[in-house]
Amino acid sequence: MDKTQLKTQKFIVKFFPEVMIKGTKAKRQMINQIYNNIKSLMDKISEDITIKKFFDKVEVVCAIEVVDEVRQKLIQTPGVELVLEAIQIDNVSTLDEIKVKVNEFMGGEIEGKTFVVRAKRSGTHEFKSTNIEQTVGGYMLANNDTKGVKLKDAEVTINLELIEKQLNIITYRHKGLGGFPIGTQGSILSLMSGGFDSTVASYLTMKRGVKTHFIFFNLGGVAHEIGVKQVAYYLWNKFGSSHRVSFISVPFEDVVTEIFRSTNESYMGVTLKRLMFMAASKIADNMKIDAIMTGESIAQVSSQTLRNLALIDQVTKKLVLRPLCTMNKPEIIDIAENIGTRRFAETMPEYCGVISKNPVTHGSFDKMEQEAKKFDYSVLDKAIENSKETYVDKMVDNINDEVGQLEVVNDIAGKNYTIIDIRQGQNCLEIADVEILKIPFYNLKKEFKKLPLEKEYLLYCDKGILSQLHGQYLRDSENYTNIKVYRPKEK
Ligand SMILES: Nc1ncnc2c1ncn2[C@@H]1O[C@H](COP(=O)(O)OP(=O)(O)OP(=O)(O)O)[C@@H](O)[C@H]1O
Repeated sequence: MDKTQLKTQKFIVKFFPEVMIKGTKAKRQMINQIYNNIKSLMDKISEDITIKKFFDKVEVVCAIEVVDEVRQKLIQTPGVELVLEAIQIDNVSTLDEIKVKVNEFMGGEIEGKTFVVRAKRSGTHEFKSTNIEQTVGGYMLANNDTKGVKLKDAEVTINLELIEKQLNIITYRHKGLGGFPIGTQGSILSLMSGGFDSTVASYLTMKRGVKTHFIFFNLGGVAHEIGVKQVAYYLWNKFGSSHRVSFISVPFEDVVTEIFRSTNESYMGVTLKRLMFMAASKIADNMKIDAIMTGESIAQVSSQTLRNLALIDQVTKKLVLRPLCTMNKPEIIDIAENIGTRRFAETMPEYCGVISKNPVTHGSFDKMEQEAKKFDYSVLDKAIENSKETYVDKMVDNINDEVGQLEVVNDIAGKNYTIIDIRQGQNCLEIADVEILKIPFYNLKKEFKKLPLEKEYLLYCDKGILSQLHGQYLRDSENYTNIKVYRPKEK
């Protein structure tokens, strides 16, 4: 048998080193949490996936059909350092059995190549790890047409783990996300404007094990809200979907109007942030959350000087985290690129600019106090009262209530639709006799304009959620009426 004939795949999940150096109690709690998180994520993929917990790893075994999805989820789970793919062989006790089994599965991999065997062993055996390496190496060399054994820089490394009588042949190693499991570090409320900074900041707290809820202040524009919801959903789905989190939307148009009425122009930007902080703190209180977070970074814009950040922090007793405070923009953009949020950020509509004309860079505490007195806080109270909380996993249903859902088409037989596959970086969907265009979501706004208006378009993505959001965005910002969502019935 070779490995292409296997019907199941085993993954060995190793924990982040900082988890492993904790005291016994904290370590046990974290490992339980990683296990629970993985279980909840795997259950969503298939109920037939088995998960076993050990003191230093979790093992996951899944059917080959879902292997790509499982691998991807494990790599993106906070707290996971390494994901190994392994072939498990039970009841091997002699070197002869090991060498034959390893050769059976891995012989094909070393044809025409240099190779080396590396082994680790735990349990009671009559031989050492080096005996495994030498015996297996010698046997494979004699039985395959290779370029020989090379101890350093071999083209193929065959990694073996023998645990008592269980042999694992490690076929792939993937670097995990690291960090701590979500659920071990409490919750935070992330002020989310959808640009590079707040999305990267949110990713960093998720990765550090903090349950990250989102709050968005709508300064005017359905398109901005939909854009922020898209990226919040993307982040949650990718890195945090083991836990349910909220998205809170606060209507801030009237607050902005009141700022224009009451506040000196140079203090408008700082005032807006202070009002966002006041609202976020109050909402965090209701949610029993101790900390709020922004994507601010020292000196990036005028409201982000140390003095102005200090003026902003005056209005809250909450712990304020600014994970990006000392990062440079290129570093932030690199992270956004790696986690896939760059394209969202680049297409996010900007609204904040409207109130940052001639901003003060070193505001005065006294002057700020005077300015703050002129504001009518009943407007802020009203905005908080009218805020809407939605679970991120239920968000699409809720956007639908507010702005009207695009029709979802399950069956295209006999219809003349053009499908647009909006997924990024995947092969284009293929259906016989149907016109299918590949336009990644970040190019959609630009490219959709160029398409013939008389046709009917169906947007397609993995779960029907991003296509619903993007379709609504096009409809509401550009007034298109010829867009629906394609969601084929699951087989
Ligand atoms: N409309 C908003 N809703 C929620 N939070 C906001 C909003 N506008 C700004 N913030 C928060 O304030 C921070 C600083 O905002 P600012 O507009 O000064 O910078 P930015 O570079 O546009 O931020 P980003 O890249 O995150 O969009 C943001 O990172 C975000 O945390």
